[in-house]
Amino acid sequence: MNILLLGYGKMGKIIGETAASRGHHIVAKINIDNRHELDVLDPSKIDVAIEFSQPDAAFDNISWAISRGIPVVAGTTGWMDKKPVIETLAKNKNTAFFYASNFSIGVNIFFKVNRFLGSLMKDQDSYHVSLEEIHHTEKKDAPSGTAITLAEAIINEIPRINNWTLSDNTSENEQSLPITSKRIDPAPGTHIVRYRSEIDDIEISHTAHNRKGFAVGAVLVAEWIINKKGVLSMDDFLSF
Ligand SMILES: NC(=O)C1=CN([C@@H]2O[C@H](COP(=O)(O)OP(=O)(O)OC[C@H]3O[C@@H](n4cnc5c(N)ncnc54)[C@H](O)[C@@H]3O)[C@@H](O)[C@H]2O)C=CC1
Ligand SMILES: O=C(O)C1=N[C@H](C(=O)O)C[C@H](O)C1
Repeated sequence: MNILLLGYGKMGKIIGETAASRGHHIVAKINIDNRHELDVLDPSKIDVAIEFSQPDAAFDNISWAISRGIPVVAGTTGWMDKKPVIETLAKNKNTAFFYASNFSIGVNIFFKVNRFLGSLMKDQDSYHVSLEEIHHTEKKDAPSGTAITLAEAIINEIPRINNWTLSDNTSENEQSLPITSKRIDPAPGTHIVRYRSEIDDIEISHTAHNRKGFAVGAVLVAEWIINKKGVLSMDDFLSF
């Protein structure tokens, strides 16, 4: 498979290594300083683009590929306000667009556990729910995309919670789910969901020890997406 890497930082590098170890060819490694190399690429020779750059670059990178009919696997977080435009473009161009806030299998299992726990806590009004995420200091966005996915599932399951807020104050508003973002090196990604009451606490957490899980997930999705069309997500890819 011929893969274009849009963004060649921490994630782009490990995705490139993972893809090469699975026999794929990297057509180009695009970063902020060599973006002009896109001008000389032949889109017909690219099977899939994998986009892990930064929030203010993701939209342009993904648009570039989708408008040329190249399927895109997107992992950059922090640009979700523009995602509907990309989804429409992918449908109009009859190509595939796949976004996940987190490609690791472990986190996707954690997402299911979070949803199930939320369903159990639906009527347990004495518990106050909060989220904490910890990442390295180079991270540009807060809260993390993974924390937002966790929060959206909790909001969906628990009627007394209406929205989430980025806040250190875990008890300010019963209707709002507070998300605390901590930046501590070298944390690759830790997420904690807490339910607290006067009587007891319930906590679930996921800790990434390195970035391999994200990279393997992204490459497996890139292999799977070939010949697929439309807007796809981890729910389409995973069998659990
Ligand atoms: N969905 C997931 O599973 C995961 C998502 N991420 C997300 O992926 C993104 C990248 O993460 P890292 O690699 O750790 O960041 P990084 O800061 O190490 O690398 C980002 C790279 O993007 C490049 N870049 C900036 N502007 C660009 C442009 N216009 N075109 C092309 N490249 C450009 C930079 O030169 C840099 O090398 C972040 O948004 C992060 O939150 C990170 C890990 C897992
Ligand atoms: O920036 C990161 O590093 C990560 N970003 C993703 C997110 O925002 O959830 C996924 C993972 O937690 C690592």
